Amino acid sequence: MTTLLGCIADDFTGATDLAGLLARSGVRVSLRIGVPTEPPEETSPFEVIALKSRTAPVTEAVAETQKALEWLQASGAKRFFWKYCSTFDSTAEGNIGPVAEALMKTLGTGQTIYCPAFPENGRAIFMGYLFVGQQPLAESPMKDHPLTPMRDSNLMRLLEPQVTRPVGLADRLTVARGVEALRARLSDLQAGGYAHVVVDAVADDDLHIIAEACQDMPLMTGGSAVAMPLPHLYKAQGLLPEDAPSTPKPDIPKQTIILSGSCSAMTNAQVARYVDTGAPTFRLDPLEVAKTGAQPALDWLAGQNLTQAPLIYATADPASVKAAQEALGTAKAGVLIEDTLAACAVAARDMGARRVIVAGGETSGAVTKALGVTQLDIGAEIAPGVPWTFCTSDGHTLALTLKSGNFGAETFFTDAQDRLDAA
Ligand SMILES: Nc1ncnc2c1ncn2[C@@H]1O[C@H](COP(=O)(O)OP(=O)(O)OP(=O)(O)O)[C@@H](O)[C@H]1O
Ligand SMILES: O=C(O)[C@@H](O)C(=O)CO
Repeated sequence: MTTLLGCIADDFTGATDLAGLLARSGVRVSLRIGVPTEPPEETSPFEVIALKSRTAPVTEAVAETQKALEWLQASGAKRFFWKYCSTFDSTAEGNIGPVAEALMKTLGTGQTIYCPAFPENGRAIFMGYLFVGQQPLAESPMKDHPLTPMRDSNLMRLLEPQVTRPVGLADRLTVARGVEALRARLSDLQAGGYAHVVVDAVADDDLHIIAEACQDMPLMTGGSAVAMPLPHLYKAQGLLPEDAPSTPKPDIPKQTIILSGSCSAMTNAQVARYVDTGAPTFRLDPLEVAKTGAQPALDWLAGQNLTQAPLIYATADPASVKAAQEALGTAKAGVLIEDTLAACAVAARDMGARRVIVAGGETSGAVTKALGVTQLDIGAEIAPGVPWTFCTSDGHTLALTLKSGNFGAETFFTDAQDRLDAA
């Protein structure tokens, strides 16, 4: 069917996060890995294109996003959503602002909103300040992010150097007064020349108000949560049939592989918890991998029973990561691990793994690429923002989940397995 909302995400785990929240409504959501090379044929009402543009040079990120926009326009979409991280991961150069401005220009629209709030995962915005749990963004672990350290919590100040036109705020007091009050505020700001408007939200009710007030904007931007009410709003407008079919769930054999390259605090806790279950696990040390390559991990994997869901992980505490980065260089350490986990994914699939659980955005990019995955259908949600997806790899149907570093409960790796069986 014609696409109603065309979404572009700046990383892979962010794309599955958005697709998962949209799919909560029961509508069919398709996720494409990169801009499809073929023109759209069979499309879903909600299409998400996953890019790997969060930390790419600005011109590259803008060019890729424009290509994605063209594909989504060709699939019939007239409204668009630009998805970035709920912790507003970006630098003074971009890419959140420059991409938004380029999309606005192409779409001929004079205003968009910025709302990375995701209350279920502890991201809230008040008076333009972003909080992660109870901490302001710049006091949260995001202050030490290796690529996009977030050293200011004020979203207007973060956005201003990234854009050419004025940045305004629609604060929580306005949002709490409802849809009409928010529309009036946006309209006043537009009359004053404010093209970019940060919108406060601390709870899901705020997101409903924001989505309703902004549903007809050609472009909305934000984290995944502000897009979540859109399918219901489109149904209410009669744009989407009440019974729009959701993705059928294929039967997937139990053979499982778990690959973790995320080093976030949450993934460290999740790996530790999984090691404690007694499941088979193999730790990758980048310094060893630099000497031996992927072979020891592949040899270990070859001896595993995949029904026991073995885990291969490079997840390590900040001091070990720093030591590896100092010895090898940050990029080289990252690529060595990503390549090794990607090789393990392919080997596991060839051994019969049909359930693949991946932790980390960059890691997910490397694994999906190696598996040759180009399209994902969205299934049941394991944790807020982390759905199971279904895809084809080398002629096999796989269940694949891509977990953002910070998402999921400590029991995520067992939760994921249980959820697929329960769905
Ligand atoms: N022990 C390690 N030492 C150095 N680098 C590592 C180590 N383990 C993993 N890495 C690299 O760290 C990076 C982790 O990034 P990734 O995006 O996968 O996780 P994340 O940042 O936690 O996830 P997200 O982007 O979803 O928040 C990858 O490039 C990975 O290869
Ligand atoms: O919004 C988030 O926090 C995630 O979807 C994400 O973008 C992780 O990289």
